[in-house]
Amino acid sequence: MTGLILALDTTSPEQAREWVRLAGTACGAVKLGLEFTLARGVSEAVATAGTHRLFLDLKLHDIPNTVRSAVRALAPARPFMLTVHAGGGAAMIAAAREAVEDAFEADARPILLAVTVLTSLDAQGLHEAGVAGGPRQQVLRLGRLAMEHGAHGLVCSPHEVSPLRDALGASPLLVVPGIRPADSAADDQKRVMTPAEARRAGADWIVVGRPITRAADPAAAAAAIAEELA
Ligand SMILES: O=C(O)c1cc(=O)[nH]c(=O)n1[C@@H]1O[C@H](COP(=O)(O)O)[C@@H](O)[C@H]1O
Repeated sequence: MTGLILALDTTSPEQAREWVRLAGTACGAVKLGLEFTLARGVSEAVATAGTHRLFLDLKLHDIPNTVRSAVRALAPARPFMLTVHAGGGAAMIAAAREAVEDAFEADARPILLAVTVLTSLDAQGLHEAGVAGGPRQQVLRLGRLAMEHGAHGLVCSPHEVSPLRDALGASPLLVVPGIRPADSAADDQKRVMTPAEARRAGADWIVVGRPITRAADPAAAAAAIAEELA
């Protein structure tokens, strides 16, 4: 069963609430990220998610001590999911996990996700950033590192779901953005697949923003994606 996470990429609580009202019933969680929390703060993110589970996507990436403290600071928000960048390294990921274990109540611990290689990067983008080998090789390298050092799951593109399953088995929770329904126009996302393809590959969750929030009818767009996942 693959769930749908709705990405609420806006600075406006009113806009975010409207998207949740229109499309929320099709979604198992909503995601608020840097754009929203820098403009409005974490408390407003919690309020905006309302009764939906909150994926707080802050993609933390800093020295271990700073990330540990940042994760601790999020305890009052009780998010359902949290992100750190796997590229921050073993000690940083372990520090984030320690903070999840020691700062959150046992029944409120978030799922700690490590972002592997952003879905907006292709082989050329990685090469320009000094990474040898393509996205698949890098995702496998970072995915293994993150899972060995305390992540509960990984964020990856749909193209790496099967290779990750082959390498790491069923246990990592795989959360997959870079989702574009078949008739979508090209944009900043590079490593994409349709919702049905991501489901078939073995994604636990897909993350979808603009194909729903920018659709003429967000409710219908969300329902169509949920149907594809069913
Ligand atoms: O961590 C993420 O959620 C994330 C990782 C990644 O590699 N790619 C990616 O697109 N995302 C997020 O997933 C969402 C995708 O939104 P759309 O491209 O509008 O569907 C955005 O909120 C991104 O911040």
